[in-house]
Amino acid sequence: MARGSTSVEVRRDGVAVITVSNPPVNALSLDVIASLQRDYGEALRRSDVKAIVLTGAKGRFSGGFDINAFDKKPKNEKPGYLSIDFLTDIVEDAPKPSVAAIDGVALGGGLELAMVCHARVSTSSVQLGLPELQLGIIPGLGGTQRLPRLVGLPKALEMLLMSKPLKGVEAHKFGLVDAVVSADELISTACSWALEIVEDKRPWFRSLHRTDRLPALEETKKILNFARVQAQKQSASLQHPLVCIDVIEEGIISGPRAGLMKETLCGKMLEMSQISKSLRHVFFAQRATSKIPNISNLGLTPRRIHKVAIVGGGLMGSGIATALISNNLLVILKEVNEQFLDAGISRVKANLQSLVKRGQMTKEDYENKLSLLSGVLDYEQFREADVVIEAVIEDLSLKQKIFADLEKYCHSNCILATNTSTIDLHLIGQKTSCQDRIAGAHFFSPAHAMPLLEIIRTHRTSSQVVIDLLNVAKQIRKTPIVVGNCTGFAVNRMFFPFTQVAYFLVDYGLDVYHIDHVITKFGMPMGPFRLADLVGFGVAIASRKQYLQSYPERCYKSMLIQIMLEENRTGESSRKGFYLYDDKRKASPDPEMNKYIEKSRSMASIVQDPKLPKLTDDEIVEMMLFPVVNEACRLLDEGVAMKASDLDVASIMGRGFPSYRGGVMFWADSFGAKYIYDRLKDWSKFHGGIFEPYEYLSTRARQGLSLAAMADGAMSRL
Ligand SMILES: C[C@H](O)CC(=O)SCCNC(=O)CCNC(=O)[C@H](O)C(C)(C)COP(=O)(O)OP(=O)(O)OC[C@H]1O[C@@H](n2cnc3c(N)ncnc32)[C@H](O)[C@@H]1OP(=O)(O)O
Repeated sequence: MARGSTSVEVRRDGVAVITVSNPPVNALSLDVIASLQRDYGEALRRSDVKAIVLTGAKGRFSGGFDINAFDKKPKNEKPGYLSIDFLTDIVEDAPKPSVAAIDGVALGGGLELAMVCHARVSTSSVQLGLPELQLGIIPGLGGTQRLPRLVGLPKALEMLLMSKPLKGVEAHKFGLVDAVVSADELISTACSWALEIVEDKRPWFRSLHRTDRLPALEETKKILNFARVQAQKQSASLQHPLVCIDVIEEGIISGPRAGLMKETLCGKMLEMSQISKSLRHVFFAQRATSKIPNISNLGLTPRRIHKVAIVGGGLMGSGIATALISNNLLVILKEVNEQFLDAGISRVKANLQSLVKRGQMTKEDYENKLSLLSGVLDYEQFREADVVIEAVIEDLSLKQKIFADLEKYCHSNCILATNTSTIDLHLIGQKTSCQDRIAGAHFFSPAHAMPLLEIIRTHRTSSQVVIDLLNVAKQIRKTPIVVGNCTGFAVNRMFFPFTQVAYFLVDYGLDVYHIDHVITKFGMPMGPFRLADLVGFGVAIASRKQYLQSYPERCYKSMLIQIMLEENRTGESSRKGFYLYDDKRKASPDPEMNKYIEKSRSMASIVQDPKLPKLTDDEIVEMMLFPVVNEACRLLDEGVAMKASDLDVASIMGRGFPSYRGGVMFWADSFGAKYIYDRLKDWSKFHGGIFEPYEYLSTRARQGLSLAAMADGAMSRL
C-alpha cells in the first residue's frame, strides 16, 4: 500500500495547489516524493497553470522526510537526484513560481521543500526547523545551503546545531517566511502572492542564489570556527555537527552547488552510521512507550485532571509541584508543619526562578504559575484532588498510614499515586481497600527537569488509572514508561548492578576516579561515584538495603560508603563524598579517599585480582554495563518491562545513557547476546552471582536471537 501521496487542484485563477497528504504529519515518504514529482511535472507542463502553491493536508505542511524510509532508498540512487536534479533544477529554476503555504509544522525535509519555493506564507503558530542533527544526520534537501542564505549564518547555525525551531512571527522577523496570516487566509494569500510574482509585483527569489544575508568570508570563517568549538563542547563524541558546519562552509566558499553536492555525499555517509541508526531507533522507541497492549487499545478516554495534591514538599515533592504548575495544573502541597511547608514552597519558587534565569519562563509567567500552587497542613482540600502523589521519605509504615488517610479524605475516583523509587506498591497500599486506584508515579530528580515518568501498575491497578497517568505525563511533557511492580521497578532496578559492580571493582583494585572518567567518556553524564555524591549516601544506603533484601544473590556487599559515613562524609550536600566540593559545587578528587578505600578492601578480605586493575576502558564499560543488560533481560522476562525499546528510553531519559548509542538494549544488540553471555559467564566463574547470566540471555545467545526480539510468553505475564 502506498504511504501517502500528493494531489493537485488547478484553480480558476491559474494557480495549481499541490497538497501533500500522508497522515499524521505528512512525512515525505518515497511514495509522496514520487507523487510530488509527477504533480510538479504536470503543473509545469499545463498551459493553464501560471503558478504553484505547495501545502500540506489537515493543517500540517510536513514533518520532513519519512524517518522509516532511510533504509528503503534505492541502493543505486544517483547522488543529488532529488536535491539537485529535481528540487533545484526543476522546482527552484522553473519558469513558474512556487509559493509554500505553511501551517502546523515544516520540519526537516518539509522546511527544505518550503525553502526551495520562491516565497513562503505561514500561520503564526507554525513550527519551522531543521532538527536532522537530532537524528544523527544533516539536512539532505538543500537545508544547509538555503537556511543560512535566508536567515543569516548565526541564526541558521543556532537552528541547525541546537535543532531549534522558529515560530511564525520570529521566522518572519528573520526572513524565513514572507508573510504571516491566519489559517483561513493561508491558501488564498499564497495564491495571490504567487500570481503577483508572475506579474512582477513581488520579487522572484531563488533562495539558493541569495547572498545578501551571508557575511564576508573572513567573518564567515570566524563564525564557523566558533560554532565548531561549541559543537565539540556540547558533545565531543559526535562528528555529524562538525560535518554540517563543513558542508555549510563548502557552500559559502565554493558556491551553493558544490555545497549541495557535499551535503548529498556526506548525508549518505551519515545515514549509514551507527549513530544515526541509534538515534532513529530512539525517535520511534520514545513514541512507542505509550502504546500499551490491552490498555491503550481499549478505547478508554483519559479523565480530566485538573487538580493534583502532593504529600511532602521535600526535594522530590517540590520538584513534582514545579513540573505540574509549570504546565498549568492546580497543585495542593501538603507538609506536616509551617516550617517544612515554607521550605517546600521556597524550593518551588527557586525552581521556577531558575527557569526564568535560563530564559525558559517570563517573569509574568512566574507569578501566574506560582498562583496555581497552594500549601496546606491537613487533608481537608484533598477532597478536590483528581490525583494525589505521595512524595515522602522511603518509610513503609509512614507511607501505609498516608495511604490509609488518603482513602478516607479523597473522593472515590481519585488516583492515589506514590513517588517511591523502590518500595513494593502492594505493601504501600496494604491498609487500604482501593488497590485498583493505587499506582506509582516515579519522577527522577530534579523532577521538574528530568524528562521521564515511570508509571508503575500492579495487577490490581485499573486500566483507566494507567490511561489517566499517561495523560498527566503528556500534560507535563514527560515521556512515560509503564512498568510492573517490583523492588526498584524498571529504571533503578536495571541500573542497580551498575553501582554494585562499581564498588566491586574498587575493592578489587580499580581507582574510583578512573571508573568515573571511563563512564563519562562512554557518554553518561556522570560516573557512579559522582552520582552517589549527588543523591547522597543516606539514599544510597536505603536503596541498597532494599536490593539486598530482594536480590541478595546478585548484590556485592561493599563497606566503602558505610566507612565514609562514619567519617561524616555524606556526599555533595556535606561537600565531602567521593569528591570534595567548592562553593560553586565544582567537584575535585580527594587524596584522602585512599584511606577509606584501603579499609574497605581489607574488610572485603578479598585477594586483589592482578588482572582487574589492568582492564582497558572498554573492558571496564562492559564489566559495568553487561550486568545492566542482564538485569534488563530479567525485567523483560518477568514482564516488569513490556519491550526492550522501553528500557532503551528508560536508560536514556532516566539514567543518562547516551542516546547516540540507542539505549542500553539497542547498544547490547550491537554486540550480540552470545558475546555478552560469554563475557558474563567468564566473570561469574571467578566473581560469582553478580555476573551470572540470566536464562533469557543464555537462551538468546544459544538461539542467535536479538535481545529486543519479544520473548514468547513474556507478555502473558503482564
Ligand atoms: C532529507 C531530510 O533532510 C531529512 C529529514 O527530513 S529527517 C526528518 C526531520 N523531521 C523531524 O525530525 C521531525 C520529526 N517529527 C516530530 O518532531 C514530531 O513528530 C512532530 C513535531 C512533527 C509532530 O509531533 P506530535 O504531534 O507530538 O506527534 P508525534 O507523536 O511525534 O508523531 C505522530 C506520528 O508521526 C510519526 N512521525 C512524525 N514525524 C515523522 C517522520 N518525519 N517520519 C516518519 N514518521 C514520523 C511518529 O512516529 C508518530 O507515529 P505513531 O503515531 O505511529 O507513533
